[in-house]
Order: sequence, then C-alpha cells, then structure tokens
Amino acid sequence: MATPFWKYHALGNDYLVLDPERLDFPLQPLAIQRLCHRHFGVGSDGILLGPLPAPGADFGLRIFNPDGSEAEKSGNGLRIFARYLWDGGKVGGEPFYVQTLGGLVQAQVQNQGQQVQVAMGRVSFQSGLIPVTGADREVIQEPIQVQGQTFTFSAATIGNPHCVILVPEATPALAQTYGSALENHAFFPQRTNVQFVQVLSPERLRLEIWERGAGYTLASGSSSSAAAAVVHRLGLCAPAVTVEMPGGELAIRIAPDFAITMTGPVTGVAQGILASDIFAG
Ligand SMILES: N[C@@H](CCC[C@H](N)C(=O)O)C(=O)O
Repeated sequence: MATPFWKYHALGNDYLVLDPERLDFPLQPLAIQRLCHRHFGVGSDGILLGPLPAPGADFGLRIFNPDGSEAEKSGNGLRIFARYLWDGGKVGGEPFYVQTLGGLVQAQVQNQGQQVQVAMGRVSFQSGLIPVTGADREVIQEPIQVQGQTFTFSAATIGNPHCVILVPEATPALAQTYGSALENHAFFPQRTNVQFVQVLSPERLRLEIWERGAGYTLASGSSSSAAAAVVHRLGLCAPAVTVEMPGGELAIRIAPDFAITMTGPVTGVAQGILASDIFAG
C-alpha cells in the first residue's frame, strides 16, 4: 500500500497531513525526521496525524515536530487540519471539536476553506503547568541568561510551552541567535517555544519565533496566542490584536479569562504518494 500525504501551509508554517488509516510504516521519530527534511524528504515544519478516534470530540489529532518530538498543540497545525477535513468533506461550515494532547479545541472553516477560526483554549502563566522550574508562581517578567545575555521573559502555556521576551525590535537574528539556547534552557524541563515580541501598537504585535523541535519558523499560531496573552497580561495590548510574523498575520482575541480565539488563512500546497524508498539510505 502506498502512503498518501497532503501538504498545506499556514502563513509559511507548513505541515504534512498523514491519514492513520493509510500509513504503511510506523510513524517513529526517524521516519518523521526524514519526512520533514527539506532535502532528503518532502520537507515541512511538522506532521499532522489524523483524524484519530477521540471520545468526547469529533476528531483526534497528533502533532509532531521535525525533530520527531510530539507537540501538545499547534495553532497553524489545527487550522491546516480543519481545512484538510473540509477538503475531504468530513466537515462543512459548522464548528467542530478536535482533541489534541494539549486539550480540546473548537474549529470552524470559513470563506470556502481559505480561513479557519480556532478556539485554542485558555493561556496559563502558572509555572507548574508550563512547566518552568522553581517555586509555583505566575512567570511574569523574570531574568534569564543565555550566551552571556540577560533577557527578561514571561512564560505561558496554551497546551504547549512558550518563553516570551519583549524587545524594542523583533528581528530574525534575535530568534536565530538565542532561540536554541532558550528552547533548551534548564528553566524548561519540556523545552520551550520562544518568541521575541515587539509592541508596534496596542492593536499590533510583531513576532520572531524559534519553535521547540522545529527551529526558526515564519509563523506559529500557538506562539501568537501565548505572546499576545503575555503582552495583554502586562497591560501593553488590547484584547483584540493583530500578530505580524514574517509569514503573515493572525487575528488573536483574548477573553477576560485568557481564552484565545485565533483566526487566519490556510493554503493548499500539494498532495502525493510517498516513494517506497523515501526511508532508504
Ligand atoms: N507551529 C506550531 C507549533 C508547533 C508545535 C511547537 N513546535 C511545540 O513543540 O510546541 C503552531 O502554529 O502553534
């Protein structure tokens, strides 16, 4: 049996969708690394495995990073999965529920598949939930040292962990220089996603992102959600904010309890069949 794949991107953050019913190999870390490799594989920022059975939800979804690690949640991944389900006739324009490792989310496909809205769940700043080492507390504006530099960070979870650093100017160089050291810092037992955030106005943020298990990416939905929640918690942005990233913009809405609604585009790229010797050599 040959294995089909579907490739989409969400603001340049690209994923391969694999159907668990049509997979003819075990989805182990080495296979994931090869599939995501930009030269020896199809190339992507991650793998979406679904739909899976999920009691209490319409669909289950597992999310994997290019390094083979499993992520609890992915905002862009959830928008892509929703569009995949819509393309396959499994959903229409009605809201539906997806169970992820990081919790239950509600999604709705809009504008004939061009846009998806996801209720991402609530952001928490609680150290024990993120997790961040040290006393149980909200992790707000604390020092962190990497490569001789001291940054002030806040941490958040929306199912997956985030380290959010406000800077006067968010640049790719900041993310690419310090991202890996922050991702693997001892403060984060499960590692972390990293965002450098520039507040352009109370309604507009600019992000540069280093993702756990993926590295520098052009956009991230969970990063946008977490970063916007931190900036709002600091009183520096409105509850409705546009998050600008190299790959494009997401609309983020923050409820008083820090429940996040994310709305943004999805673009189809390709579909195909994996070659029988993709894992050789
Ligand atoms: N790009 C995703 C985040 C994917 C998971 C992340 N790398 C993690 O390990 O938590 C998004 O759009 O949220």
